[in-house]
Amino acid sequence: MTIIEDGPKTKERWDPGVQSYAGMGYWAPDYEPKETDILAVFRMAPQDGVDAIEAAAAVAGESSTATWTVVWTDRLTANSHYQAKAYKVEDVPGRPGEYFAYIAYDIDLFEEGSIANLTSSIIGNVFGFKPLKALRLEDMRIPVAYKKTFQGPAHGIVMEREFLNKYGRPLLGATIKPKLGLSARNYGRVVYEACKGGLDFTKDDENINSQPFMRWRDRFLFGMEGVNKAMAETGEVKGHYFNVTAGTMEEMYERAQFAKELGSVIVMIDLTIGYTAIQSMANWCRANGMLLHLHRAGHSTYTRQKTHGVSFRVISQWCRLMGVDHLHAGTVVGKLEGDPATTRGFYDTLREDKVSRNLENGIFFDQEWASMPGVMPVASGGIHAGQMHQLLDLFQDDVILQFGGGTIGHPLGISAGAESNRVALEAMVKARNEGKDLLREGPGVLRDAAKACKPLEVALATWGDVTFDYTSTDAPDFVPTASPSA
Ligand SMILES: O=C(COP(=O)(O)O)[C@H](O)[C@H](O)COP(=O)(O)O
Ligand SMILES: [Mg+2]
Repeated sequence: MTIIEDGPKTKERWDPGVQSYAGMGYWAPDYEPKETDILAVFRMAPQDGVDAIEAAAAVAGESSTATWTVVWTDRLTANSHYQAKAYKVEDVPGRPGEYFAYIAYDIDLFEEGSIANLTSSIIGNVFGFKPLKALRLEDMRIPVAYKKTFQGPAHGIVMEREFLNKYGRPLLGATIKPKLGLSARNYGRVVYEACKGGLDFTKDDENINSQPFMRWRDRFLFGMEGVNKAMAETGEVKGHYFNVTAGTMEEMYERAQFAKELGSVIVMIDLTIGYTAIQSMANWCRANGMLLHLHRAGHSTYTRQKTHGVSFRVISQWCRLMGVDHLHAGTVVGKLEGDPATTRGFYDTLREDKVSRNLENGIFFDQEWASMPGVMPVASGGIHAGQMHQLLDLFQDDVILQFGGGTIGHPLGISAGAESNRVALEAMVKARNEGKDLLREGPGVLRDAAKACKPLEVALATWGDVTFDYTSTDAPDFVPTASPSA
């Protein structure tokens, strides 16, 4: 990989007028990042004729202290301390005209415990900068010193299992379908059937809030009735993620409070509510002993295209800091975008305490989480019982597998759909624990389990051949062998 070393130098730093960003000090190839620096790597596509180093310096400048011309007030500050420093620019392998720019930001540039503040700098203005055709925030290294200013997950993976008293297997859930239009009583029936049939959770869909066909209070009442009946019949802890997403914080707090009063163990929010609202809800959940599920509604508008936007790797880091307990992170095999290597990078970011630089999975930096609890990733979107061996092989135990259509569309009914998923999962966990090769022997394990379980037999006959094989959009641009620049 080419490392580009020289940038344009024009005039003296303090000459008035327009100066190159590199010349203003935002390009610092000799800079050694400090342990406390916040590091970012951006993929840049500069306009034709724009030098890659000047572009990197401009991104560093405009995401920290700079404006388009020299300002004398810089001299009233510890200017070089507050300047972000672009310290390395590399070609993107196999993508002519694209470059990775590495930038270091001093920790003093950021308010403690505020993703709103962090993002207003790092992605505040630069994505509309005219000299760039496109820009993508690929990854960040958030130092422990800054991580420690965040609450982190309201409870996290370990506490969730302790609340539920469920161990040694993925959790199972389902999104209630159809997404919109059910009345509250019918909705509660679906919750009951799915939980009774063997799921641990059901959930509201991202766009179920409080519409005229079903107001939130009615949904919560009938939904919780379904949960309670299923718990009484099965003797297991069950839940329904009540989506408290609303137009104001006051409304969200009111809805969450009501869910708690009804005995729910969990509430849900959508990513669309914004970072500050997510942090507030995470604080509320920790104070009130409630789990917090986050649906990443809207993320693909800016995470999917590799040339422009923010990678979901970075959103995953921010969500862990903000303090959610669950986050949708992709299925690989289901209906929505999910490159295997890229998705593995998301799961590692959410679950692991130490994540090593791994360019093949899109991880550009070593990450240290300093024992901050893990976020339970949620695999959801077009998955079914026939993929159980692949899902367990991909994600192991600490994951929630959510089958919406794959439960509620079962020809023998919702409860049978839930049963087919639970039986498929338990058969697969047993096979894994006995040392079977899931990918090779998994289909046979499912077929054997189906001999004693009619719902699973029907599920496999209905969906067993359904696959979503399309080319990944968001795949890392690194060949499987390690990059020489590592
Ligand atoms: O409603 C569903 C899935 O329904 P079904 O199980 O019927 O396909 C969720 O909104 C998607 O999982 C979101 O995608 P992601 O999890 O990738 O954010
Ligand atoms: Mg949905």
